[in-house]
Amino acid sequence: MKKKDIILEYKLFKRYVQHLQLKLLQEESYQRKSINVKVNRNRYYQIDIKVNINRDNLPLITNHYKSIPQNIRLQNPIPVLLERLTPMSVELSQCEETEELFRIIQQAQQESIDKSKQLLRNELKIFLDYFFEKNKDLFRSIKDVFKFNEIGEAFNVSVEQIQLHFLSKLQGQYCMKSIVKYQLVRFNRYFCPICNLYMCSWHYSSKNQRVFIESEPNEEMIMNIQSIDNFYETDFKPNQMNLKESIWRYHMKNKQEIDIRCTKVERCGRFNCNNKKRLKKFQIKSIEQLLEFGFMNCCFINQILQHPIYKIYCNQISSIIKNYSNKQLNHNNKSQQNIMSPEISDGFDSYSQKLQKISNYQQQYTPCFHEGSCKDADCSCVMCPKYCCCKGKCEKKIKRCDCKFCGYDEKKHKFQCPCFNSGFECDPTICKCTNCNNVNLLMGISKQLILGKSLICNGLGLFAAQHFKQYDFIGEYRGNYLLLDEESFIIEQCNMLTGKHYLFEVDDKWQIDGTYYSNYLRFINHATNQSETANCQAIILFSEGRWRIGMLATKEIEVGQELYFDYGDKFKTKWLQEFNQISQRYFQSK
Ligand SMILES: C[S@@+](CC[C@H](N)C(=O)[O-])C[C@H]1O[C@@H](n2cnc3c(N)ncnc32)[C@H](O)[C@@H]1O
Repeated sequence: MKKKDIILEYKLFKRYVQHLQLKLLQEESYQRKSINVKVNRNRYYQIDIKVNINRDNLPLITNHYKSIPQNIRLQNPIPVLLERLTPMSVELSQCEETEELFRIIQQAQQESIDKSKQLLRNELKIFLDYFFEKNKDLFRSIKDVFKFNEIGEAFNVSVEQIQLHFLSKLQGQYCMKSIVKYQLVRFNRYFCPICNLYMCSWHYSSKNQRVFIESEPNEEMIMNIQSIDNFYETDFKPNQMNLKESIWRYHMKNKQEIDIRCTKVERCGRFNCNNKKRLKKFQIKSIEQLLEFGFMNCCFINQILQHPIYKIYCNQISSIIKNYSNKQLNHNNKSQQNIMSPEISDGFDSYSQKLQKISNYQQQYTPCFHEGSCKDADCSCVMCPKYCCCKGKCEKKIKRCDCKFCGYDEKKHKFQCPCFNSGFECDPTICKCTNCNNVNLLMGISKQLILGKSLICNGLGLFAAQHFKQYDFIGEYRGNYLLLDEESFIIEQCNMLTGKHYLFEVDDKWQIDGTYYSNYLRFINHATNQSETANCQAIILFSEGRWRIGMLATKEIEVGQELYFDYGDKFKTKWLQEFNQISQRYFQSK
């Protein structure tokens, strides 16, 4: 028999097999069927065709060749999927090869590839499974996975379809990465990206809060995952203080809602579903993290962990809540009791009073969280620090440094670090600098200082207890953040009584008040820069989500020398002259 005939016969046989496969698929209940095909013409062919269900509940056909023509062998050891891609992909062996034969084979291959592509359009998922399985080592990062325009073009499917499919298929770290990012987007809708506080109006204006708490996720979000590069990553754990506050706010805010929606954890009006599917490990871990927070409401947890592919239902969450160790539950219940009934536990303000108070405060910096890119949304940020949740490539995103040394370059007489020069402390989570001297506020660095009687005025003053080099960082001027409003006016009035003022203006809107909560640096007295007595300088740097004040030595300072910095024109005119007169009068009258 000629080789040409063998190939043609095999081609016929394949067509027959395909016909049978199609028949099987068309049957309504194709689940786990198998047929045995025997063809005996010039040669004897035997094949078992089995239909199984794959992970996505799709029919997966496997052909088990019991007799493969002697001189025809399949190119790939994974026959099933290769077959689907190139059913006629055959190789000749032990045969005489002629040009004509090659032409026929190539033609047959091309035809079968075209046919396969046609088939694959309908069975994209199976192909993608195979493709992913084969190439998964190549997918180093989630971004690489999304470079599948070529597949899209070849198979006439949208890239989104492929993305969605891969997202459901991604395993291990790739999968976790995308899921964690997705959850963080949701998490940031409810919790402040700076302080992790539920409904934080200190960092997020109440307008933002309402918008983002009410809006539900849409399919678009999942498609945008790869573009959300820069938002703040947190391990979901707030500090203890914020945790208590969060739970309290959450329960106060959602009291009514909880009553309506989830009176018992196992019953839920909104996500009522009897899905018995087991959750994935990372889902369970995320639920447990939220339980640790103290959020026992399955609807709430559900809202945070919702995912278009990794579906999660209240009944699944509730079963985990039930299994959550009794010890944990008791602990959380106890803390919730305290938080839930502030009226009984102490003299807390009522919720509305408290919220009112909070909404009177504004942070100097509010992370942006708007729809669309910063450019499109006309975002008000001058620059977007890492806490901003900008989508896509943000032109305003703060660029971080990769200096070899961040600090004062004594040879060039200037600060080299671009972060410092643009008013930012380096952020070790983003900057790539090696020897960083621009993280003093973050590290809480403070030189050794002594409080003593001032040499310049009647009150106290601050003295060096160690030798300072020029441009050494002395410490942070700490205090409460105040808006230049009524409250700072009242503090000013109080200060007038003593004649001592501890308000430090950060900008035309904000002050840091060292009257009540502060450190030794509030005792540094004033001296003008012109008088050359001043040996320190205040610098305002953005660090950890807010503008903070640091103090630098502008000269070498010996042990025992008093520290002075220039309070600025306002102090000289308004504070020193006018206010000191008033205070003097006040004390004289006593
Ligand atoms: C931030 S406090 C400094 C510590 C203050 N000396 C104390 O005993 O608490 C600022 C106040 O110190 C006083 N003060 C600071 N520098 C002064 C100066 N050069 N001359 C007079 N009084 C000064 C003023 O009363 C001012 O309101």
